[in-house]
Amino acid sequence: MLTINQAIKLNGTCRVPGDKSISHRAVMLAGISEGTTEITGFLEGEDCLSTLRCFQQMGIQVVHRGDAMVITGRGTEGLLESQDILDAGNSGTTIRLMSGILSGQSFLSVITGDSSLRSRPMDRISVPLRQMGAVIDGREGGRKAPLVIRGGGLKAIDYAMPVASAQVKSAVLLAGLYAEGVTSVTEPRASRDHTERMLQAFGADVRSEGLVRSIRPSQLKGTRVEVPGDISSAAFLMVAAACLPGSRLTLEGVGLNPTRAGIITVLQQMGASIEILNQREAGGEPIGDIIIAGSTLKGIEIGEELVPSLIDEIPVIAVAAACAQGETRITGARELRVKETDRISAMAQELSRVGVQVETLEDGMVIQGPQRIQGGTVESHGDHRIAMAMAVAGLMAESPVHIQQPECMAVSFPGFEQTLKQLVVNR
Ligand SMILES: O=C(O)C1=C[C@@H](OP(=O)(O)O)[C@@H](O)[C@H](O)C1
Ligand SMILES: C=C(OP(=O)(O)O)C(=O)O
Repeated sequence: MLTINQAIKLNGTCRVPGDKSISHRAVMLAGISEGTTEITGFLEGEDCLSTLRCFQQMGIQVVHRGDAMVITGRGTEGLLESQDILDAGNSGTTIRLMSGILSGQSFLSVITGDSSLRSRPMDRISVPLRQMGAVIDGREGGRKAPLVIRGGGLKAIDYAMPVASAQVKSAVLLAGLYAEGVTSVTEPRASRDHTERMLQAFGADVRSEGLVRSIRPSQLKGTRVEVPGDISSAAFLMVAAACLPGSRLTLEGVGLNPTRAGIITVLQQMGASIEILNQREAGGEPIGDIIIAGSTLKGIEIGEELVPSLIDEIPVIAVAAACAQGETRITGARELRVKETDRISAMAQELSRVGVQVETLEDGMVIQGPQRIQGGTVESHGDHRIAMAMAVAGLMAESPVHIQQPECMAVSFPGFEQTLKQLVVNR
């Protein structure tokens, strides 16, 4: 159980852990490239460690040299058949992106995960990967993990994605590395583009035009990857600082990729004061320092155009909405229902336990603010984003908020509790 007490404000400077999406991709591309890749800033969170273990099971060598993790790749064709089931743990990114790579391998793979992951939809990747020629089976005819994949002999497809999902786009592009011809994917809206940027850095022939991404079979060459701070982790601290007048927080070296940075736009529209300093590029990704000060926020509308750029931040945005003056309406976010938990109903349920009323919509939620946040005991549902969003609610609550099953925070933000302790000024 984690207890969070009311805070007066957040003050100080810190670095959030490495970006989860980029850390996964760095291990995967390093594993299938020629030569060595040096990764700095790798997120040692549970999800990325699942990816690392899966690749080690397929013969990838990993050593630590100073601050860096050095991976010796086996080339696109060199992975070894795993002797046992691959375990993606709690990580959708691991199972979906790896399925793309495994579809290119002529050996058999079985990949599964924890009970949350086994309940999430996998047909979104098994459908296009089968069209490319992979043989995929699994529970409910391949709609749920465990998945059984026998890959090899792929051919290119042009795939129009039914949902804006970077995981689906990435799975198809990674399989495209192994497919005869030019594989292309078209998204309904732009999702995060870390895969495209990193494939390019590893030397792949990948192109973007509007919402279409295409790739040809390519050999990858190991490189250096500097992983920026994760803006999705920064978001918890940003919301806490934005809601507590008198706060002043500096977050150094955070990834600012426009396909991920919707939280900055939203907090600015809500009236938060945000400054970005030291903007630069690291490993093909824009990064910078975020300085955020507390103020009185106001409610806003968040629609489907912005949602892909802040999908994982919506639980904590709901907390900001409860503190803001007026109505916040979030729509076009049906995808929240198929994350680690159904994040629309989980947030409504847990916020109601601390006295905050949320109207749920099929594809979002409506929150009238400001509402008093009372203390109480809440459940994480085993979902890291719910646990940390409720911790932020605790900072604004009149009496302590106790969070049950807080260990899941280590999925994306190891050290979250210590980071809060370092920044929070209590009464
Ligand atoms: O590609 C990625 O690294 C991710 C994509 C998003 O999922 P979807 O692709 O399902 O939208 C996001 O929610 C997840 O946390 C990470
Ligand atoms: C949805 C998330 O991750 P994944 O899909 O990789 O489990 C997340 O980190 O919020």
